[in-house]
Amino acid sequence: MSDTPDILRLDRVGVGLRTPGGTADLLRNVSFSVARGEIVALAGESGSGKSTALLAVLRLLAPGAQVSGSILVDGKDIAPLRGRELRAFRSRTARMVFQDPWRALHPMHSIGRQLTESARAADPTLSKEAARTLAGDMLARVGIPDPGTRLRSYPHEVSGGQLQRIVIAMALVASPSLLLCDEPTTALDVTTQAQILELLQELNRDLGITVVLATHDLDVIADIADRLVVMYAGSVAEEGPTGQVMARPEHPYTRSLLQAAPGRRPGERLRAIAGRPPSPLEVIEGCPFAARCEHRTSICATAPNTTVPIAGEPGRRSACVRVTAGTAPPSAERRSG
Ligand SMILES: Nc1ncnc2c1ncn2[C@@H]1O[C@H](COP(=O)(O)OP(=O)(O)OP(=O)(O)O)[C@@H](O)[C@H]1O
Repeated sequence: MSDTPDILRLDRVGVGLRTPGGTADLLRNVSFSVARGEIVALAGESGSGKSTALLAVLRLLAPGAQVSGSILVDGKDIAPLRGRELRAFRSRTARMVFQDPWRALHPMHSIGRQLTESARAADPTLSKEAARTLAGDMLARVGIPDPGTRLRSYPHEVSGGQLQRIVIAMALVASPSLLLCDEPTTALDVTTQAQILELLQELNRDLGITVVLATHDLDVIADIADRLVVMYAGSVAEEGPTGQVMARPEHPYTRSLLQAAPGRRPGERLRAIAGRPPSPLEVIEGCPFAARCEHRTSICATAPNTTVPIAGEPGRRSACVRVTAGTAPPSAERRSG
């Protein structure tokens, strides 16, 4: 993918929020990039910073959030965007699909109106008729039967799975370069979850749309994500091609996460990770996972909290200083440890 320009690049991004208890570090030194046309999954436990990373890309963080580092979308720094430019960026370039489709749609407005408005916000030169035609086409594209009738429906008349398809169509009418999905299937039943993931994969393949997907469920993304970015305590623990990371995790946290995932490794006993992740209010020195890591050594206390390439593993990076310093045994041996 090195010849494909990155559509998204986060470089040492920090997000701090002043709270009554002190400054909460929601993201700490987060760097990763997404190439055009990829499906990249952000995976990690609840509270690891996945949603914050997506919200930071759309500049939708809570008021007062302090963002450091840089976020480039299509090579452009999004920090200076204001007013009309920011609205255009959010309506055209990068669109978000949230967990709960009911909250994404206005209950009192017809589906047709909401899709048409979304299309015209992205392209104000579109006539109402053209926008409605586009809306119908997109409903058909995301697998909604009888789109003409659906355009006249209201959200409460539609099932959760259909509604999430409609929310995806609402993003697609804008022809965005980047689709950010925050746990898009968590609120849905298992069969519908699989269908929505299949749809995202189809849209990626057929329309070339880049998808960044946040999930705490590794089973969800195993089959569809090209690359995996594993997050822990607001930081990136490791990243790489999904199959490789899942088969040969190079960070002890990823290994624990995989061992804790039900059904991922048949026959392997389910092991909860001992301890709790640090709170965003904690000042972290060295590796954020060290306190829970059964392999920690003295170097972990001063490890820089950043991923570096893993020697001999193209496209893979790890923040584990034992891996990157070459003092850890190969991953196959560590897996049995
Ligand atoms: N507005 C806020 N004020 C204070 N803390 C916040 C705020 N938003 C998020 N946090 C904290 O920031 C951390 C990261 O949250 P975030 O929602 O990004 O994680 P996540 O990995 O997406 O988790 P989940 O899957 O539960 O959404 C959590 O500890 C959360 O409690």
